[in-house]
Amino acid sequence: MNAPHPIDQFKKFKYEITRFMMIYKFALDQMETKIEVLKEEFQSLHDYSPIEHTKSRLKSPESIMNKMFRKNHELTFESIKQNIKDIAGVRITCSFISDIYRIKDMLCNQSDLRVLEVKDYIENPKPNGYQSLHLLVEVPVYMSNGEERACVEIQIRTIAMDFWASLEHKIFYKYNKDVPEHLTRELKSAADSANALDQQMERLHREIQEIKDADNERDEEELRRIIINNQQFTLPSNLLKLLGSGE
Ligand SMILES: Nc1nc2c(ncn2[C@@H]2O[C@H](COP(=O)(O)OP(=O)(O)OP(=O)(O)O)[C@@H](O)[C@H]2O)c(=O)[nH]1
Ligand SMILES: Nc1ncnc2c1ncn2[C@@H]1O[C@H](COP(=O)(O)OP(=O)(O)OP(=O)(O)O)[C@@H](O)[C@H]1O
Repeated sequence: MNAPHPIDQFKKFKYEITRFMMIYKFALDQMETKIEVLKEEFQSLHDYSPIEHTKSRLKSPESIMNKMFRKNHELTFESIKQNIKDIAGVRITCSFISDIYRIKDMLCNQSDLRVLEVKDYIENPKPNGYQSLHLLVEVPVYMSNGEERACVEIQIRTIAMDFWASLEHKIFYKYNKDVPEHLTRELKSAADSANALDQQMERLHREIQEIKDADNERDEEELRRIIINNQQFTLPSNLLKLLGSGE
């Protein structure tokens, strides 16, 4: 039998790589929609969103190949799928550490997502000071010829953690991964300061939340008190809720 013509071989490869990358793109689109739904729901119902902003990226084929060579893996689609888990990635930035865990729980409870791994670099920071919560989740993608599953890497961090990580990333690449000792020390100290700021903001956030809750409770008490014929009555709180909902 004749070997396939080089042009046919090229066409086949082009089709395969396009389909391979599309699956990750659709998985990423779905994750973005899920995150947007959570964000909008919070914003309209609670007048507050635990999500400050998100950034997503599809790893370029060049970056995938570099990583495969760096890690000495065989260059096949199956091997890429098994070994590179961050082809589709989303980064969620929050104001407070407690928001990170809230978002993690909300995502992990979605039944169509399969959580493959949780790496908690907040509880256990990396030796250089890196902090973030990483989730690897598998998302179902329905293509014309059946279901595929693609992995998405979700990095959840505070603004301070993100600020630190982006500077560290720049320094790491500027020095071609061989960062001078004094900069490594300074970066670790900056990570400690970022963490101290996060802890302080968390305490303030909790205090403000407690004041808000107490105010709401007081307002509700006021609303429940009614006066009929010079006599004061207190409505049960479930009745007040029912009246408030207009049911
Ligand atoms: N700036 C910065 N980013 C980091 C650091 N460690 C991890 N990350 C980010 O998190 C991603 C995944 O890191 P890990 O969860 O530790 O996974 P890993 O398997 O050890 O790393 P990879 O093989 O690079 O994917 C990286 O690709 C970076 O985007 C760090 O020390 N500094
Ligand atoms: N999960 C993610 N979500 C959003 N952006 C990401 C995510 N992971 C990496 N990035 C960003 O994408 C850009 C390009 O990343 P690229 O895929 O080339 O390499 P990398 O993921 O940083 O490193 P590696 O190749 O070692 O995995 C970088 O700015 C990086 O910070």
